[in-house]
Amino acid sequence: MSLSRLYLSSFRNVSTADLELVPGVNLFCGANGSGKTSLLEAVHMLASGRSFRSRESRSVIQYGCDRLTVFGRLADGVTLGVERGRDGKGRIRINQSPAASSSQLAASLPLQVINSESFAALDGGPGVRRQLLDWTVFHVEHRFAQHWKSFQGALSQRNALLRRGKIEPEMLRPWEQQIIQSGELVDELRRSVFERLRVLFLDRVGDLPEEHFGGLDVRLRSGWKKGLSLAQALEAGREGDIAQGFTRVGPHRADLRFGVQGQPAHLVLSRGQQKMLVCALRTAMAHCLGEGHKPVFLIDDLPSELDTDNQKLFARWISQCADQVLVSGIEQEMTAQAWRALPSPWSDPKVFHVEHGTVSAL
Ligand SMILES: Nc1ncnc2c1ncn2[C@@H]1O[C@H](COP(=O)(O)OP(=O)(O)OP(=O)(O)O)[C@@H](O)[C@H]1O
Repeated sequence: MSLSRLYLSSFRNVSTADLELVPGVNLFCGANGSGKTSLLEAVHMLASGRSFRSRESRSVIQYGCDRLTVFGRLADGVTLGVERGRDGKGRIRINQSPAASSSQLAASLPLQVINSESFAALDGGPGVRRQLLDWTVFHVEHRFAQHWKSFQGALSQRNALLRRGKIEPEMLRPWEQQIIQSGELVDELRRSVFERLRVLFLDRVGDLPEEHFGGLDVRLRSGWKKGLSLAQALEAGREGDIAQGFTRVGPHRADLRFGVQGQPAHLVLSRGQQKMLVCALRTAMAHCLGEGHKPVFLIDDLPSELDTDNQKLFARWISQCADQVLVSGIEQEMTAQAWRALPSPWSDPKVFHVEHGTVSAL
């Protein structure tokens, strides 16, 4: 999967840009505040309907403008379009027809992002890691979205009843049936994808120095006590749930745990080592999608935190699991050097210079 054209207007400091992108590496270079990250952010909006920096699309719309537009054409000819207005209204189009939901964008343009927020995969809450796993499951197992939606629907009904307090357990039962049925399926799909993801992830970790990463492992926690079925866990927790007013067990509490020598990875690894671990995870996730569905990578400021060898290793991992990467960096040569030793087309980046929101291909 790759983007051949990216058009944006009124997107932060970029008034308009119309770019021909290449498979392989697209480098966006320029000074602080020139608009490099905004270009990556626009691609993210194209693939998800939202920004990776702000929940509020109003802050992304250029000052003094009413709406932003992002349009993209994929290499296979599919077109995607997103519009967001200051009035909160928006439009999503795929092949010029209105799309029902932003998940259709995600299915058309799978995306992986590496930026300063990426450390949250290790030091953030479980929700961040669940999202990463679910991104993979969503793209690999097409039944997942439907089971997850059904689970979430039943969960929010059960929680609404629990919040009311003073309820009879009988009132919860119909929603519990649905929670159990779809929740077990969600867990099953997550487990099967996780097994493959773990192998691919540890494969990459094997490229990292044994002395620091030798004892590393990742485990999936289902969100309820090991050895119990979801039905048994719900039963055991019902009284406590009624007292607390929410459902405390289930796949909505699942987590991935990264450990090194029995310690949480983020408490023992350096910043650069943590970043490489996240890169290993994200390239392993990309690998799970397989040929024909490879994601596009967005890397905001590749050189930050990584030494030259690690930048090269990450570039190699990407070349093995993606068709295209959009990379930002302040200095052109520093950002380009990681790709030079790779085979074509990776060795020959297309460079764009970004200055005060104006983008020009060099
Ligand atoms: N809604 C907006 N309208 C106009 N300009 C905006 C808006 N939001 C942010 N900006 C400006 O747009 C620019 C966005 O810069 P961006 O974050 O893309 O820079 P960058 O090139 O990635 O910089 P850095 O190297 O510092 O990360 C900044 O100069 C910012 O002040």
